[in-house]
Amino acid sequence: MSWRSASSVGRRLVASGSSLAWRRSAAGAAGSGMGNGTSSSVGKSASTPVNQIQETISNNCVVIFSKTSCSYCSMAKKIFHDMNVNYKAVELDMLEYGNQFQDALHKMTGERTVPRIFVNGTFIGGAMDTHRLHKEGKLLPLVHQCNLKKKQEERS
Ligand SMILES: N[C@@H](CCC(=O)N[C@@H](CS)C(=O)NCC(=O)O)C(=O)O
Ligand code: FES
Repeated sequence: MSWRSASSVGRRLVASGSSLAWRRSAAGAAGSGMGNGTSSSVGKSASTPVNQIQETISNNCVVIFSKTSCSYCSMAKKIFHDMNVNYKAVELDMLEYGNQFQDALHKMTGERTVPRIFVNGTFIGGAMDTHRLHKEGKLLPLVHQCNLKKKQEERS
């Protein structure tokens, strides 16, 4: 595969206005060099993993459930990075309850693998699916649709 390593990937961060019980970790972000560093769950949220995932995907146009060590995840991030699209990366290997989140993702998407990628609140697949959508020219329209929706919401 021609995709490069994560070092150049996803330096732009999405807004951190999420109400998740996940703390942003500066060390995580710097260490991984991959988009948002999300670290341990503080475990204070009464919300279930499924609910927290749902909240995250409705608050962010692009969410990549990822692991810092995973090259497939880096590939997926690079697609969005190269399109100049902000994404939120949730690094499951940095979360105390990452396994539970992976179980929840399994329930929601039918697979437990990473990456699990959501655009505009909808599951679009893993790295290969995302790559395919991009090649077919279908990925950016999905993102634009979401950005437009967000802008309209802000105005109302
Ligand atoms: N075809 C899938 C491959 C996904 C996959 O095999 N992911 C591996 C890591 S590369 C995985 O999640 N393994 C189990 C785990 O890490 O929990 C895609 O394009 O995303
Ligand atoms: S590429 Fe090996 S863990 Fe994803």
